[in-house]
Amino acid sequence: MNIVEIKNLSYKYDKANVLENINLEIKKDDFLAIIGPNGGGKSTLLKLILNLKKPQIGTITKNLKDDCFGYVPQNTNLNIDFPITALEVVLMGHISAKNKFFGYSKEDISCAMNSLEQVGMKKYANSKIGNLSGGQRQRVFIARALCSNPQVLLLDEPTASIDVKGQKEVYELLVKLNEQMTIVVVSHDISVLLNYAKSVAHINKNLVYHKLDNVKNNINDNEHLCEVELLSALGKSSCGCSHHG
Ligand SMILES: Nc1ncnc2c1ncn2[C@@H]1O[C@H](COP(=O)(O)OP(=O)(O)OP(=O)(O)O)[C@@H](O)[C@H]1O
Repeated sequence: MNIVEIKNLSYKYDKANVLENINLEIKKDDFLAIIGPNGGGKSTLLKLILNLKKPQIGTITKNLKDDCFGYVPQNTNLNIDFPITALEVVLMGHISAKNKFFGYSKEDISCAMNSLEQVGMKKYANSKIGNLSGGQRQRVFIARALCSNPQVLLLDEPTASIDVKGQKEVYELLVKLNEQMTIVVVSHDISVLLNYAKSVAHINKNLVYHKLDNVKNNINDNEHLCEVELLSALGKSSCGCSHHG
């Protein structure tokens, strides 16, 4: 089943298209990595999928309601010096309409604790968010997105500025969550993604989609690939992006 079907989508902020004639089907249970150079249009595509922006040309058809999509944004805009606990951060994603003006219900709290448990952070529920490592903090933000029981989880650069160990933990968590939900992740960590994603969409104004099974078979586990090498392994020789070494 296709969860999202994007047809002939183009989008511009000013004069030039940042996305041009995009076609993409996101299948249920996929773990899709969206990669590409800075300014290539990755975040814009995510926002279009999430209805935060409207397509100007083309269509996006979703076969699930909007509240089935969970979102972990790139910049959480949370001041980590603010004395708020992990549990409180998760609860911020979980204000039930009924109790909006009267704090959180017991159900909200127990649901938030379940989300923290899902990401392996239950024992840190009462820790101040500023005292957690980058990877732990990101797992708390993922827990916040899990509060609404999403069937699809979209994450924008979830491992930016996290150390290697923390990145691995976040990706391993996403693989676990992928047993229950579809994962769409925007990332620059190409070689890391190869170990976790099932498919990849490379965006640089245009989009090229690849399933990763064939590629993985041709690459050693320890081989480090930059973007150009990966795209070459995927069978796409010219990509117009720079080699970062
Ligand atoms: N609100 C906006 N107004 C005008 N231009 C914008 C706006 N948001 C993004 N852009 C431009 O659109 C292009 C695509 O931006 P987008 O953030 O989607 O790229 P990206 O691939 O996510 O980049 P990065 O990897 O740096 O996060 C960029 O040239 C960016 O400067």
